[in-house]
Amino acid sequence: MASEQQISHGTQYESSNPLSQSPVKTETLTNTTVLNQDETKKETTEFEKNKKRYQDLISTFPHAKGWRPKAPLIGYGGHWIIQPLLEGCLFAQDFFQARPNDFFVCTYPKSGTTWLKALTFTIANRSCLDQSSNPLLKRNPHELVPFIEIEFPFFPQLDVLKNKENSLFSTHMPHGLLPESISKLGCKMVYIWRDPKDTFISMWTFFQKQRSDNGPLNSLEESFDMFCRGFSGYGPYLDHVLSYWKAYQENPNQVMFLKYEKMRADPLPYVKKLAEFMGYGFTGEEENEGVVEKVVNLCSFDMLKNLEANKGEKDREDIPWSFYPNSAYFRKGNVGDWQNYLTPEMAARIDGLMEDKFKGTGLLEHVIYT
Ligand SMILES: Nc1ncnc2c1ncn2[C@@H]1O[C@H](COP(=O)(O)OS(=O)(=O)O)[C@@H](OP(=O)(O)O)[C@H]1O
Repeated sequence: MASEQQISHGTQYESSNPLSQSPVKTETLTNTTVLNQDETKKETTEFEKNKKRYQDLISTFPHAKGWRPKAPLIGYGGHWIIQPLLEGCLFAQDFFQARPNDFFVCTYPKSGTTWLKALTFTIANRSCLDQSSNPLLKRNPHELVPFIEIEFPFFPQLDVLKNKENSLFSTHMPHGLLPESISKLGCKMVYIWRDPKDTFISMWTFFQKQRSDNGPLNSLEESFDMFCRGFSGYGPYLDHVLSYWKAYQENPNQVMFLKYEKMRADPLPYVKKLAEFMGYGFTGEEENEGVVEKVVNLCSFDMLKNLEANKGEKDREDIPWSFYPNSAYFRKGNVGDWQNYLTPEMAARIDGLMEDKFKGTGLLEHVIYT
């Protein structure tokens, strides 16, 4: 059942499927519906204790130069992750307890996370599709589908994760680092990947908008070289993609695997398939009434980018202090924007790496949903 707070904000949910009860972040959620003040204090202390434990552990892991001088990349489980997010990953591995009906949006950063969050949330909550109270019209999609690897300064996010009514989550963790309960319980997940050239450009330009105390961002050339050598947040990127591709091949009923460029060219069949996969298939009647098109349009880049909630310097409301304005999550949404930044030699380098890495995996010929 939706909490009173959600109802008081005019949000309606379908009640037949647990995913439809994803929480809507409200001003009051930071006060938490889940914990009273004493409990919150206890949790915060526990949280701080773990933070120290993780920091001690992380100091023993390999460190490499990052994209900013004061943000080294730290090696863990075959991937490179920056300190606050790695602390969040360790925390999630220790404490995140999935339930069988939980659904996960899994991505490498800058490859379609925001779009998939909007789509999964809208599919699961489409009873309020046409209403002005629709949460997607008021909130950044990141506020509606919480990351499980919360960053330690952002304690209020913990409340969102603890909200028993929520079953929609997201993560940037590679498949091999996911909290054990997710695979053990056979939770479903959707993964999207994107041309590494556009992913890189999207990431580098995103970091340019970051409010950071970690020193100046590396040049495009140096960052690109590092990205190609696997040194990027949650990198190597190609290994990240492969981790979910393998999981998909081993268990296609558990993992849905999408490609940004294909969805961008023709989102409709993918959105239909995604809804079916989530257990929210569109009925014939809904299809006749154009509901699929409505979902696609509501979650489209142009629609989301132009919403007041996602414009200008406005910050996300689910975290007390944000590194990015909401508008940073909606840059161009184009396929092939890399051509405005990378030389043909740079493009050939990363294309070659991708072909070598993915050769024989079937990934490059990956299924089209029609
Ligand atoms: N609705 C929708 N449809 C299509 N594309 C979209 C949408 N929303 C965001 N974007 C584009 O996705 C890029 C950001 O990637 P992520 O959402 O994965 O970023 S993040 O990891 O959540 O920070 C980033 O791509 P670039 O424009 O190339 O930088 C966004 O513009």
